[in-house]
Amino acid sequence: MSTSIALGSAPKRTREQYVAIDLGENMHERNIYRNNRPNFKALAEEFPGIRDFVHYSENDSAYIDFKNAEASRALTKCLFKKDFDLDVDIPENTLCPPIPNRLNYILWIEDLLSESQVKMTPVRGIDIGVGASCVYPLLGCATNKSWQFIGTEVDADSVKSARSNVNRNDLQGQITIYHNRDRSRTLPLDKLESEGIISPDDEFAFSMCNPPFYGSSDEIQAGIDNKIDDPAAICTGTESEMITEGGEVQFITNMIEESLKWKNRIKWYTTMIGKGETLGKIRQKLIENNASAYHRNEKGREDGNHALNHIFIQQIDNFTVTEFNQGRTKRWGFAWSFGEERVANHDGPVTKKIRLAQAPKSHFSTLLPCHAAKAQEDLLEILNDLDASQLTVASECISGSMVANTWSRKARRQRAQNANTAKKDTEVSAEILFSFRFDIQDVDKDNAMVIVTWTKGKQREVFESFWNHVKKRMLQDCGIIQGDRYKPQESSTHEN
Ligand SMILES: C[S@@+](CC[C@H](N)C(=O)[O-])C[C@H]1O[C@@H](n2cnc3c(N)ncnc32)[C@H](O)[C@@H]1O
Repeated sequence: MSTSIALGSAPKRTREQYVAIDLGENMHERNIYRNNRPNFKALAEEFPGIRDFVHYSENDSAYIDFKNAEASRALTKCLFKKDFDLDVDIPENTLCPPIPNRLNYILWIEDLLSESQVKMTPVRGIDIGVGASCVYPLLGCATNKSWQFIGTEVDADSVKSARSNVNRNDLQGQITIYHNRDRSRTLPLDKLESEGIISPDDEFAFSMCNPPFYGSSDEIQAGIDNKIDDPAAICTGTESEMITEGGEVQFITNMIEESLKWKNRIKWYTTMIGKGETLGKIRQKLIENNASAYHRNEKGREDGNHALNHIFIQQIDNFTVTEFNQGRTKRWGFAWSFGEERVANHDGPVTKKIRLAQAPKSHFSTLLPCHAAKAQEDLLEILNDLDASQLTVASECISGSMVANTWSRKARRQRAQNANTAKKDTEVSAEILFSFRFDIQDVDKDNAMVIVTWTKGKQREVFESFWNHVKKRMLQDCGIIQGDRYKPQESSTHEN
């Protein structure tokens, strides 16, 4: 049986008791709640279930008391129905999922998949710890008709409740709830296989998780006590929902370790992070893993054991982090992949926490003293000269791939010799080295900005040396290498 834990019992400041939801402008740009607070008056007229919880101030503005668990539940159920046509039951004393926040996470996954061009039909996802409401699979399937979910859960009561929410909405064809009886496992694909829920060649576009954040109830209370203000809303949650041994850092570490076994079988491993300080700790875990993978590789090399060498290449250097903003609560999203498709770093304001956790950037830029049209023409000529392949040219954008290093001094010497002896050019393999996208835009009437993004590939240093070569040639084409304002190398070009 789940035990419910009481939170927020240490008021330090007296605040207005009825706190409105602050649905800020920093939400995901496609979030339907961005700058769009629910109209409580209209909700009360349409949904009898919320009527008793809607109050009116002296100037007749409607509000609800977010510290009342019943009122929060009634609002969440209304929003599920009104905005997603979902009938959802949220048992008393279980976590009442704030829909705007949960939607932010779903939208970020949509972005990750489209940016990294994960193409799959159906799009299969795993939600680790669906909870009693089954919020992520329900929202995910309501907003993306081609999505399918396996939702795992350790708590027997939540499994029952999640299944009945799936059945109530006739989504059994899209959502399967799996009762994970081994709390120490986060990604039990082997168990799912042995129980016939998935087959050995099933691949997944993503996994997602809102892990229990805390290591103990003392930790939860300490979090509340350390806040200047009272929590704006009541937080209901069972022990299983809120607490896990070692807190979220340990939970996410377990996911990372298990992901090393499944690798590309899941394209993006993702998790929500509840505490800002966890971001740096998780990044540190990746660095430690990468360092020990490196040592194991080196050892394999020393031993001349190439098989060993191959097995131990398990570095995780393709990761990204984002921030979820919803009202006063901030959360973070962290994703890692064993694939080659790269995504740009978080494009919102970069806070210190994000900066500490994010991967080295995968885009670079330079400012050129010419119009975008000329910059694009010069760039295309350079790329053709370098034998770039799969070139696609659109307005203000060129994308393509390189299959060989054609820009290094050695490669250029070789090409010159080949030209002299009319020999075939450098041999190239069919596999691509990396892919890129250039965005070229006028910044003002005299200058254009060229931004290059590394979209695919494993070897960062190869991509960076390509960019340095292309940038140098573009600067030469603009005749500014000797100029006062610009120098051939970094020093006075406008880099960011
Ligand atoms: C914070 S709650 C999240 C519930 C829901 N996804 C949401 O966002 O509202 C975490 C959930 O993970 C479940 N859980 C904890 N450890 C788990 C594990 N190893 N595998 C699957 N679920 C787990 C808990 O029982 C709980 O329901």
